[in-house]
Amino acid sequence: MKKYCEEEDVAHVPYSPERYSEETMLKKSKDFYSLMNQRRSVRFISPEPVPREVIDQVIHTAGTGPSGAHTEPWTFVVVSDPEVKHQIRLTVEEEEEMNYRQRMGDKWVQDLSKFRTNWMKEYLDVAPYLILIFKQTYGILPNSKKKTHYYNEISVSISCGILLAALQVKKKKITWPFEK
Ligand SMILES: NC(=O)C1=CN([C@@H]2O[C@H](COP(=O)(O)OP(=O)(O)OC[C@H]3O[C@@H](n4cnc5c(N)ncnc54)[C@H](OP(=O)(O)O)[C@@H]3O)[C@@H](O)[C@H]2O)C=CC1
Ligand SMILES: N[C@@H](Cc1ccc(O)c(Cl)c1)C(=O)O
Repeated sequence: MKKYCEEEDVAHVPYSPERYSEETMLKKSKDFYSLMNQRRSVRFISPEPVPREVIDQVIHTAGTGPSGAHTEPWTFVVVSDPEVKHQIRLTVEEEEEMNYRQRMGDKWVQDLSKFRTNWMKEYLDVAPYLILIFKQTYGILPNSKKKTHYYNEISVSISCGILLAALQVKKKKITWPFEK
């Protein structure tokens, strides 16, 4: 019986990570902390254009994340069309209004009151790009059978964290929060 192995003809590439002195490690870790400590969750987004290549590159970086059995169970979709962005905003706002009014409950809404968040997401029209992230709960093998994506939720979450880190290269805020 034929077994399906997507990478059976891939050549072995020896792993040879770069090594640093203790001094360099300390400097690099401080510099990285300093970069990451500048991250903020904001809801005012600049309409200033961002090169599409930068968006593609940060998504490549997100795709370096570890995943269950290296299944890479994520799909990143970049949206720039104003009409599509607006349709996404309307859909998200409809869901979020239901979240705030019915699903979240009084305590959660009360806990969020100091952040002054609500279901209105005008920044989804303003941001030059929206990055939609989809979790693939399973894949499809060439024989049409289902391929198990182990730990798909945590794999995608880790990838989102790496995406947020990669977005720190920007001059201005690109976009966070993600909308659920
Ligand atoms: N849409 C959604 O479903 C969700 C949205 N969110 C959004 O994400 C927000 C939380 O994200 P988070 O990134 O933790 O929040 P913040 O952007 O507030 O915090 C990020 C970092 O910035 C620091 N910081 C924040 N404000 C200041 C300030 N005035 N001076 C100095 N440092 C500051 C914090 O420091 P320190 O750690 O010292 O406080 C933290 O390290 C929520 O409020 C919500 O808006 C989160 C989850 C889900
Ligand atoms: N998703 C909603 C509600 C929300 C907002 C902020 C939060 O930190 C949390 Cl935990 C939830 C929204 O984005 O408005």
